[in-house]
Amino acid sequence: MKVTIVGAGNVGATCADVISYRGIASEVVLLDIKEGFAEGKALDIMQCATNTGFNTRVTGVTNDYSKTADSKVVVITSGIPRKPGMTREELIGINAGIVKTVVENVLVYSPDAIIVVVSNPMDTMTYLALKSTGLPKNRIIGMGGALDSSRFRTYLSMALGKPANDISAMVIGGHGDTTMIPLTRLASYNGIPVSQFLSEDALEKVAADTMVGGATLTGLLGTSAWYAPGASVAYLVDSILNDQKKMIACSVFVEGEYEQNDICIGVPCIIGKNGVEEIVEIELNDKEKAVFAKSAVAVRAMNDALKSILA
Ligand SMILES: NC(=O)c1ccc[n+]([C@@H]2O[C@H](COP(=O)([O-])OP(=O)(O)OC[C@H]3O[C@@H](n4cnc5c(N)ncnc54)[C@H](O)[C@@H]3O)[C@@H](O)[C@H]2O)c1
Ligand SMILES: O=C(O)C[C@H](O)C(=O)O
Repeated sequence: MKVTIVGAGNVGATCADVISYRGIASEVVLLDIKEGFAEGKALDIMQCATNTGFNTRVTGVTNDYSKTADSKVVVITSGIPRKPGMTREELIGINAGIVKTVVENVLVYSPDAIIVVVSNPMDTMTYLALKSTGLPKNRIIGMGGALDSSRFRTYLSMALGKPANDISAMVIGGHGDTTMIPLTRLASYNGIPVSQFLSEDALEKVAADTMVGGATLTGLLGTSAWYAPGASVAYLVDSILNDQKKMIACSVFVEGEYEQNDICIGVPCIIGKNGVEEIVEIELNDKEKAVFAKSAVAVRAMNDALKSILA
């Protein structure tokens, strides 16, 4: 099955790399506006095939959407990343125009595609993609929660001194430094609540580190992260293409779920061949409900900035 990734930069190319070496798709097309850039990234990835043993065909194109025709999934990573000291929200001015144009172009050649939005501010860009195209809500998925949850599990594993794959934990809410919600109460080490092993202070530190996980990496790298983001997108694409029905926190359009309406925000979703197949409503306690409501207010406020673009 064919996957297109728009934006062959750090995240897009990493995602193509993971999708190919894990054999998730039979074909990956990378598209970028920078002349020759996607072609170069695709060729470099293809030259790994004999060493890592994959058979996925990876090609690159410069802004030629006809080559993306009939993609089952299209991932949008085009746009600028933040620099140290910036918030994701500050990217809206440039990225909104890019995302809107890209989604329109993609749908000309792949009218049935499931769209995975990565560009930041991701919840706002997901809402923009949904509202500007009128696509059914199951086909527009924002990737953020998969990444934030993997960071949460990593920080928990470091605090516990145990492998991350033995830890189950999820982050919901907005994909922002102050809007994401690590669900500490529900996190477990092989089914045992992590609160049995870690103090309240230690758990608070893990949650705080998770929330600024992207900012920490941006400070260290000078631009935002790409290995875990690319791998998180590939994980999501795998669940769609191979109909795995994994539960993944994704930014999706809510209509009453978690007492919210008319925003895209991170909630646990069952992801399969139809995209978002179900939103899972977990029972939050009063404190978690209040934090979710606050996160939703911030996410909704960002959507207001789109009004002129959507008009
Ligand atoms: N949702 C998440 O969890 C998450 C994680 C990491 C990064 N991001 C976001 O993803 C985006 C990309 O990050 P990156 O590190 O890969 O940046 P990058 O600068 O390395 O790559 C972006 C690429 O997009 C291309 N591009 C720009 N406009 C385009 C257009 N109109 N059509 C096609 N391609 C175009 C650029 O030429 C560039 O190659 C940023 O907005 C970043 O904030 C989101
Ligand atoms: O932090 C960023 O700006 C990029 C991305 O959203 C991330 O969480 O890594």
